[in-house]
Amino acid sequence: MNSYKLAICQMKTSNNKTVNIQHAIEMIAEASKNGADVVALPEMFNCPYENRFFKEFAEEYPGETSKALSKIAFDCGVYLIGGSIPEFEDGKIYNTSYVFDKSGILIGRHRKVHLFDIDVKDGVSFKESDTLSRGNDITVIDTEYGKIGVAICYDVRFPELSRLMALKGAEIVILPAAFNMTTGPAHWELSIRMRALDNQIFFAGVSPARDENASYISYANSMVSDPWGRIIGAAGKDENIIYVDIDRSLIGKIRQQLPLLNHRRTDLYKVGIL
Ligand SMILES: O=C(O)CCC(=O)C(=O)O
Repeated sequence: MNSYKLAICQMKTSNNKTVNIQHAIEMIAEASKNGADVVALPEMFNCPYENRFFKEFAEEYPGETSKALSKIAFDCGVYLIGGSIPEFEDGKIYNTSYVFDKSGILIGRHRKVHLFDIDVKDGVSFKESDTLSRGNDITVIDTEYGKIGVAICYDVRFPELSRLMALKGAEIVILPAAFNMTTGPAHWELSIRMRALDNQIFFAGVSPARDENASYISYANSMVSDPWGRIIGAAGKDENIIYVDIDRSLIGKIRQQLPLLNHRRTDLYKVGIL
């Protein structure tokens, strides 16, 4: 398939896990009705983004949330990048994204590899490592629409990770995320467009809708960049679904004209394991 329709669900989250799951299911069903082939949810879509909730909302695989995601992927016949949820395993909690194919089979699982431990003067402070453990895998998943890389939020800030996904063949990176009102306006769009541009891939950031009453306010502004660094879909701050047509042939065309990956000086420097 040379092109496909990607739906980005910029959903509102609440303090009620069951309500959040049901709401995600409704948005996925709506996206599918509108022709989406691949649907993506935001980071921690079943849980408020706060350390004290991660433990309470965490679940093992398979659990309430992952079962519901698998079923709706099957019912709608879509690939589903299931945002992320707090996942419990062997006494640890991870920030985990499950990916299901059109039959509802789990085909990938990304555990956030860079934990968000920051303290910005007069701005945002957060320490995920108070509750979460980090994953150790680079996640690139085979689909009928080509390889899809998955990373989570703060992972976008580490260019080596996106580069490694691109070198492993990812044509798009989907990033469930929840930037905030300090770093969002400063760095969100810039990061998405740069990771797209420096790897000449599509890059999609998927955020929760903004809730001014939440203790951690999401910047929202889900958006998708094409491999030229152009924004081809943007959601603003409120709850909505945006749709973008991903024309995979654009990657080859741009890389032919501007062969950045071929021009790397791998005799001078190397990135990671490739
Ligand atoms: O990198 C940032 O500024 C935001 C990261 C974040 O909110 C997260 O990793 O959950």
